[in-house]
Amino acid sequence: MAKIELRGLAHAYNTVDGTPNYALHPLDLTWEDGGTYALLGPSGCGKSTMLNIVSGLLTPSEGRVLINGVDMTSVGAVKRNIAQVFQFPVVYPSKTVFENLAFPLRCRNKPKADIDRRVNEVAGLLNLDGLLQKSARKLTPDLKQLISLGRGLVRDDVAVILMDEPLTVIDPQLKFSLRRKLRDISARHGHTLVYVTHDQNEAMTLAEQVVVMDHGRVVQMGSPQALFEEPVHRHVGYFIGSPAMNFLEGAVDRGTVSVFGRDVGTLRSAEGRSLSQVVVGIRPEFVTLADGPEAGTLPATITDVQDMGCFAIVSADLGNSTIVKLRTPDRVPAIGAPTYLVFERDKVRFYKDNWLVS
Ligand SMILES: Nc1ncnc2c1ncn2[C@@H]1O[C@H](COP(=O)(O)OP(=O)(O)OP(=O)(O)O)[C@@H](O)[C@H]1O
Repeated sequence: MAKIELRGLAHAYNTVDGTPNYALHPLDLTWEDGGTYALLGPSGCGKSTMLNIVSGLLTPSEGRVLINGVDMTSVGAVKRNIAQVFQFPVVYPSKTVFENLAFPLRCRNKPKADIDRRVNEVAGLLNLDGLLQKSARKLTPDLKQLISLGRGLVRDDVAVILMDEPLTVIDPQLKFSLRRKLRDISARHGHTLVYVTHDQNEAMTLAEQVVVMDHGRVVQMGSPQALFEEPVHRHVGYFIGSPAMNFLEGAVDRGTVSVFGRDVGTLRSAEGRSLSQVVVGIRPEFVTLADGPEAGTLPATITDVQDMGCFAIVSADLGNSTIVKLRTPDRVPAIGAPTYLVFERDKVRFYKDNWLVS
């Protein structure tokens, strides 16, 4: 297994007036040996470009890829000792399921006993054990994709396993259990796993560290908890969490932050600072409803209630159509009713030019 380092890495497929038109802006990242990482971001943000550079399918226009400290930037895909699983199934239709799974091991002349052991192990993990002698041609697309996954997992001597949205064609029920299995398998075998997805749930349940990307830039790499509690950029607050983080205009006077003239929090650093305009960020989970106009509450009007069964997502208008969303397990007043909002003070975050100030 391997540690992957991306140093000054960038890629432009073309130039505009002689300037690189970056699909991936210059970045530095380290993926530790045995870690599970998700690359998360909307379509076109550069996830596949980064993955294909790591696998060697694409040569970066700038920077270096180090695998276990060795510069592999100009080494081709075959020699990088990497397994890659793509979005859609890649199987050999004329071979059986067993032969498909065995293929990466046969190519490396592994002993028959090792091949039998590993194929049976991986087939068991992916519930393919009853199908090993079936022809791959006859299987449904999601079973074919399980074979692709199995081929990615069958070698235990790969440096890293790269997966590019591999569960897209898989049935939602099975998807749920497969995420867990992928995590368990990679943990058990100590694989370094890098997983591309645009689905925050997939990223958060599968990876120890999530790399959040936007417009070709890495905006934050962190644990699911860190991304939830300390989004360093507004994009992370918006992209992680459901509903997304609330962002409101505010002002800072000597370290105290106000929204609509009400004190809602204190800057954790740079005490005493005054900023005429900041953006206040608060997760819906950290907003509650109060009965009356106590200190630190914000008057609002309820504009929408979505009953989710064991909790409700409530929208409340602070005035001028400034909507705050909150999640609450409690009974909610009717739409149109006046209410008061309380922000959990130590969960309030402040942003300037989209980046976290405190
Ligand atoms: N071969 C190419 N030539 C020119 N531009 C490309 C090429 N491949 C990708 N791009 C552009 O580079 C940017 C990043 O694309 P990339 O496929 O890496 O994003 P992504 O996050 O993986 O998107 P998706 O989730 O849709 O696959 C996009 O603007 C895309 O149009």
